[in-house]
Amino acid sequence: MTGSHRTTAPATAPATATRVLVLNSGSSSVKYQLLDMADGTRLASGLVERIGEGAGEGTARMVHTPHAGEAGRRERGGPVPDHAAALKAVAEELAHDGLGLDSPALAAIGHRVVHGGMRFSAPTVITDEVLAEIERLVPVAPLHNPANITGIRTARALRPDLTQVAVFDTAFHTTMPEYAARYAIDVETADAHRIRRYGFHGTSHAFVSRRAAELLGKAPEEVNLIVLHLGNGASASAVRAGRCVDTSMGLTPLEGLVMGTRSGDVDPAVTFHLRRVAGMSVDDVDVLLNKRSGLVGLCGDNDMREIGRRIEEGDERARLAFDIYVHRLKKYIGAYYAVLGRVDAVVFTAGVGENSAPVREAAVAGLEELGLAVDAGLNAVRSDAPRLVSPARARVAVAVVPTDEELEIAEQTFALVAAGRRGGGRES
Ligand SMILES: Nc1ncnc2c1ncn2[C@@H]1O[C@H](COP(=O)(O)OP(=O)(O)O)[C@@H](O)[C@H]1O
Ligand SMILES: CC(=O)OP(=O)(O)O
Ligand SMILES: [Mg+2]
Repeated sequence: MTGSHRTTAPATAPATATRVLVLNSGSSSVKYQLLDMADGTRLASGLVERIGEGAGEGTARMVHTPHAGEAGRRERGGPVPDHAAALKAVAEELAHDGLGLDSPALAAIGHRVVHGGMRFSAPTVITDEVLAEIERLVPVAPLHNPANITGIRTARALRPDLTQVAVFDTAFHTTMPEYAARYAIDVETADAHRIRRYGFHGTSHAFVSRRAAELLGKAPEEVNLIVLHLGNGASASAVRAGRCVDTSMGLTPLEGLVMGTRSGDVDPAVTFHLRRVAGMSVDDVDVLLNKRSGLVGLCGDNDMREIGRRIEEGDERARLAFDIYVHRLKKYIGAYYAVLGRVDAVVFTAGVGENSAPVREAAVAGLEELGLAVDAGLNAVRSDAPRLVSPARARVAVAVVPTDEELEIAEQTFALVAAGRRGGGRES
């Protein structure tokens, strides 16, 4: 948007360098992929999870998959106290296969950054000044931006000469009209503190929107979509002709849908009430709503697989948690149907959206009048491919489209590097 950040990368790697390492640092995990953008091959991928848990007791787990595939998969356990240690482990695993960070074939490192505030609406080369801005946004993404920053700092220390690019979760949502982005609170107060709805998971919403259009055999500009990203964090977006016009997350990734550990929408007065009546501090309420709510707060489990098992055993709390989750989802489908006026497809993605047939079925149950339904047989099929699960000739398609935030980040990162090589290294 505004600001003086570079919009293309300086040419720091040789023109033959075509590899991009993507780091997606979450609150307690790092997902990574090394891709060769010359032909789109994935050279390695992996995950370090439970970072910082039970430090010293070795509860963290790392799974690294070299390009040889599942057969070459390596796992290691042991303590991983923080994100810096996690990234060092990633660098070691890559080096083991001759794909170390010192490789001249590496063109750039792309980082998922969750909050980009008002300023960043496009992938951005990370300078000291850009990093300072990402740090300034920590209070509005306390679970996410600190991990992203550690990822950036560690990667920069390992390869100071290499272009590092930030790809923001908020970027795709910067097209929201003002009436969708602005809260109905005092304008001066809101503006002074940059309080507005930013939206998150945008990299996924953007990637999935394009893939869904492809699945429908149309250009992104020709379709209106409701995209439901249902992972640990979860968000819905209304996408008109390839552009986001509304999304369920707001100032922070707390608003909207019921999530694994986050409440999503609640009356903000819950906070005042807990403060006044239960004597809880603001930080206590923050922890309550972000970490002890959602599915885990309702039934003790945040994994939809476990909740499904418990429901089959007749567990009432698990059943109620599922029903609350689905009720909220259905309300957002209805709301975004109204926002868009005409909907071509409702698209499910991320861990729950891609894998939970019961959630998809329940979310559209009873919406036949809106042209929405799933075909039980198609919905039950397990597959990694984008697919339709609605009945043939349905007025509105229901689709499952696997997301790949890392691939999208790699593509956006490499596009910036390639533009820099073409001599476009302009400052905006
Ligand atoms: N086979 C499955 N059936 C139902 N839910 C699943 C399945 N696999 C994963 N999930 C759900 O997906 C969640 C993780 O989603 P994911 O998109 O990987 O999360 P994140 O990227 O936010 O960590 C799990 O917590 C679980 O609830
Ligand atoms: C923004 C957000 O909620 O991300 P995640 O789903 O990775 O927690
Ligand atoms: Mg995710």
